[in-house]
Amino acid sequence: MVADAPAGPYALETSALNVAYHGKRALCDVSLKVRPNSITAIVGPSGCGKSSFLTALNRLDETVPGCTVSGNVRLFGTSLHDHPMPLEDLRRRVAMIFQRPTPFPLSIRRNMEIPIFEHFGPNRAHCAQRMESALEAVGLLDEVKDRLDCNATLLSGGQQQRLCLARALALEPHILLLDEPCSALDPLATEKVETLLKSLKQRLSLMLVTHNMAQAQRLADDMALFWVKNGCGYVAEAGPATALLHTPQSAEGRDYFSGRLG
Ligand SMILES: Nc1ncnc2c1ncn2[C@@H]1O[C@H](COP(=O)(O)OP(=O)(O)OP(=O)(O)O)[C@@H](O)[C@H]1O
Repeated sequence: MVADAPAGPYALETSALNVAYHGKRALCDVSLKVRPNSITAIVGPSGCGKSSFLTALNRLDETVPGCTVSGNVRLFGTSLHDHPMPLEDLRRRVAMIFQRPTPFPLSIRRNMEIPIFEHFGPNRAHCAQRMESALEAVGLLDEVKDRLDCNATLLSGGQQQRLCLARALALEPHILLLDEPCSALDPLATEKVETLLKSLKQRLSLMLVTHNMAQAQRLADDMALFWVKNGCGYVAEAGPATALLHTPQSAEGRDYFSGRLG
């Protein structure tokens, strides 16, 4: 856990979270708890609201036309409803990584410098140190140290995704939201990212949306199975990953994990 993460029983907790698009509910009453220093896999069939859930957690929904969110989110015990924090502060603490890598079409160095300067001020020595340690953490430093001024879009897909992870990590997030982060990567790049995600548990909590059950099994400590009924997504079952995978208690879990539905 990072130094300025306040102590609390859960890294993140949602209560009765609802998401609607143009007044039509897409996600209903999601109450979930995420343990510190854990990986929680969010799984479920297409359209059950997994991405909508993640975007509600760092208020990315505010950029989506017609999207409304209600309910509460607690970050290390502090209610974001009762104690709203500036958006940029929230996004630093609750960072998000997408399916397709999203480097800025600028140099590798600028990709790292822009957010670091923005959050910590324009101190070049501090920035260089922070950039180096984040690139090192994602195993990219040796691969890019001689071409920091090359355009980031020239990196391979896997390297771009690790650069995006380094860019987020440089700001010391407490929670990392990952929306199918490996689905655009080949198996070798996927293995590198998975190894990295496992190692990141020492410093933060991760929430990973994945359709890949083998990946969920490899990475997840906890799991939440989302489902959809009458157009509204909900949590069918949540708990330790091994319990859900091997002895699901819900009808949805039995159908999904046996491969019969979803
Ligand atoms: N911007 C939007 N406008 C209107 N409806 C939306 C929007 N985004 C998502 N939805 C609807 O909300 C529901 C949940 O979508 P969401 O993308 O969160 O599901 P998902 O579980 O992440 O799906 P997938 O696994 O296919 O990515 C779907 O019915 C979807 O059509």
